[in-house]
Amino acid sequence: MTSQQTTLGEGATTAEELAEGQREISIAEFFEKNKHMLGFDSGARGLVTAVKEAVDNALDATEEAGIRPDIYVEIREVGDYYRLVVEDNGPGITKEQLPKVFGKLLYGSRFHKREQSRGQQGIGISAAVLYSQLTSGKPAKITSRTEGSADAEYFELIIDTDTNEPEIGTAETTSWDRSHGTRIELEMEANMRARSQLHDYIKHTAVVNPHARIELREPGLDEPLKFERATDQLPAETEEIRPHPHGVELGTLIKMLDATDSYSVSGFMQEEFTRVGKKTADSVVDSFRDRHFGRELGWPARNGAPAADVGADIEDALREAVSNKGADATDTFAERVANSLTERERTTYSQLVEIVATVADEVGADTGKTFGATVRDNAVEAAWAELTEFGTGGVEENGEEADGDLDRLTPTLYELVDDATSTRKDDAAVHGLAERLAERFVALGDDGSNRMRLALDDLTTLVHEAADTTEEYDDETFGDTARENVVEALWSRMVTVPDDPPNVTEIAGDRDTASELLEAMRETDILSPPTDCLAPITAELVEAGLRKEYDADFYAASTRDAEVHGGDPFVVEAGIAYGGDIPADGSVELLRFANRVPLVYQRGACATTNVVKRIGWRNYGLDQPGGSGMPSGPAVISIHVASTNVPFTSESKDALASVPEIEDEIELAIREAARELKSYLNKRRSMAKRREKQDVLGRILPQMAEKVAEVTGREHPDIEGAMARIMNNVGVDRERDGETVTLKVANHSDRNEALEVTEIVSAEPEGLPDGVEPIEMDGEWFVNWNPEVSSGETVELEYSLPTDADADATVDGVDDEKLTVNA
Ligand SMILES: Nc1ncnc2c1ncn2[C@@H]1O[C@H](COP(=O)(O)OP(=O)(O)OP(=O)(O)O)[C@@H](O)[C@H]1O
Repeated sequence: MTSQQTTLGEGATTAEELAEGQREISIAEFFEKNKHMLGFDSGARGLVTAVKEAVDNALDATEEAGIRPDIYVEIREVGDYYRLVVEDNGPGITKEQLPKVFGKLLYGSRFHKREQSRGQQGIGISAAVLYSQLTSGKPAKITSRTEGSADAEYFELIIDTDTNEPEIGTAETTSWDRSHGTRIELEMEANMRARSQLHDYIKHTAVVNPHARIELREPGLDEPLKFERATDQLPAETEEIRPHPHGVELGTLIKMLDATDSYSVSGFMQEEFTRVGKKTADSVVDSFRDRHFGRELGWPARNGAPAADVGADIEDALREAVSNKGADATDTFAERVANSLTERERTTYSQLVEIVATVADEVGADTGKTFGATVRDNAVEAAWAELTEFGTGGVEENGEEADGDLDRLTPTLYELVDDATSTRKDDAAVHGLAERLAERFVALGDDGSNRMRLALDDLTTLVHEAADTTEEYDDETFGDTARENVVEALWSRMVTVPDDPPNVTEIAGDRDTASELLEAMRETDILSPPTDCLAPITAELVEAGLRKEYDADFYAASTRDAEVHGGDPFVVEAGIAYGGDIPADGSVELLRFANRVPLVYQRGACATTNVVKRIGWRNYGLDQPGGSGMPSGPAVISIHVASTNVPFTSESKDALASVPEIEDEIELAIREAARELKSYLNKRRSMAKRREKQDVLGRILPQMAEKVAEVTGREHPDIEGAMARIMNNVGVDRERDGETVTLKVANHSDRNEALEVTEIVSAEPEGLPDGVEPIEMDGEWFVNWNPEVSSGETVELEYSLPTDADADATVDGVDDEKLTVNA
């Protein structure tokens, strides 16, 4: 012990003593202590959560089986406890699975699926069972009958919290009047303080599941609450999808690599992921190669020197490297390789290997000489040495003796650095940086393997070193942007190597390599995942759901296109109902849904609430005290997020986590519906103004006519039609001349109108034009015209009627406020 360490005081616990108290905690024990995490924090809330878990499961199960859901929920007081019964007409659960489904936490069919469903974790219903047994000490009683089986299975069970396994008390066969389905009965300590949340949950479930029939009986209700089906159409069937390459984490990737049957990365990518075909797999593999092997910098063959001179040197070097092939074959080979190289601007080592191989094959075929592996290797080494001029110093460049490799590389790099940095940089400093980069590249070959091969990280370090030194000596600064640009320019000039990438087993066995693959997957552009794994409600049904439950004056809804968050597709839908019976005081009501499940708790912590609050609602015609926060007024806003993986803030699935991609879409969906609200409210406002004006005119015009007659001593001027003209309305006036009736439809507005004019008359009308047939009903005749009246025009509708018959016209197709009917 060093002098710095203090001695353990008397009575202090030793590690050994601590060890005695350390033991594994079972998942059931953990949740027993942390009930709130699963939404069972109190008796009031526990009951709502248990209903929610059982009803969500019932809806999931029936939909999966293509059955229209018929769900019965009953809450009853029994002594000190409440008994909850939830029954569904789903496919039932097999005898083997049933105990685990209800008696084991984290057991379910949805956790591993990438498909939209209400359940995700395999914890909901077993948590309800756990809560019930902890508070009442009673087992869960479950009845289930699968389709086609003669009897139902009945189980009474609890969860053994030490082992997280079901402990079965009773297991027997029983009869049940439902032909298939599941019934769960739980007793628990509870109260009905959360009645309004319970009703909201059931009511809102009916809003977003118009295909379901739900009945709720509870002690406070004289009559059960019944929600009938609004449509027979089940939600669109969803398809399970494979993971998207942009959404997996390293651990998952390694697990997938271990489990796959594929050998190559390309096969693995195409087999195991969605949206990856051959082309995308190739891009991922290339990007993986760059990360795993680095890229190669190409070497300029000429750099201003006459091609013939350089070519001659390379040819000489190649002739020396090739032996025993005869002069002709050797010359042709050397000449063709040299030509290829001098024609190219730059050549990487791997490209040289490729060129030598191609030429060797061609010359071999032409001359009958075999250029084997050793010859090829020698040729590559000789040509590469000549090309890069190691140690040889001396190609003729513009007639001057060149100074070897550095001089060859520097001009190319200078050009590149000059392009990549700002024009204000001192030329000598740019040259200095190019030279230092060249030095470092050349130094890569000091170990004899100079292939100009470098990983992106190493390239970045190299650029920083060269830039630091240049700053020191040349009194010029190279900031972060300039450095990044240089790295970027060099990296994009460098070439992906053709080496075979490691296979799946090798990658799975090495974390760093797997991480390189993951990076490559994330960097590659890949189509968004398909959306047939999602079943949005659709704008039409969002609106229908609101209509069903809210008596409002106006409804609007929107469904956005699918987007992706963390590799999982999602769709956002929004709806707004306004006016009518919706209470006008206080904040608007916000309905939140995730995969068709209403969220009733933690509104303040939910991303949907945050987004609603950050919208400037005054722009859309709603009040918003202080200009931000929840808008107020007679409105209901509903938001639905559907995803293969809904990000919740906790396991109790009460609130959506704040994921920027999802929040953006929520905002766009709300704004789409809000724009419609705005134009409705604008129109309503202008109509109200119009009505006011017409009221005033209606009072003033007769008085004015009277005054005019009085002053001029003439007859009352005709004010009929004046109102319509002043208001730019459509005016309908009746004239009767003997038996002839004329309806004059005058359009004073600035747009063409298509109208529907209906006359109801007390005698049979005659002289109607062809195509206008009167319909008799109970001694009255209905005559219908559909005139189209252009702006500024008048149309006359004429027919005959006995003089003593009554007639009354109604006009549709134009807002009441824009219509003046004197008929
Ligand atoms: N009423 C039911 N009919 C048929 N199968 C059911 C029913 N209830 C539950 N299951 C099956 O039991 C599994 C476990 O249900 P549980 O509620 O524990 O989890 P979950 O619904 O998958 O996920 P979550 O924990 O997110 O609710 C489900 O995945 C489903 O396969």
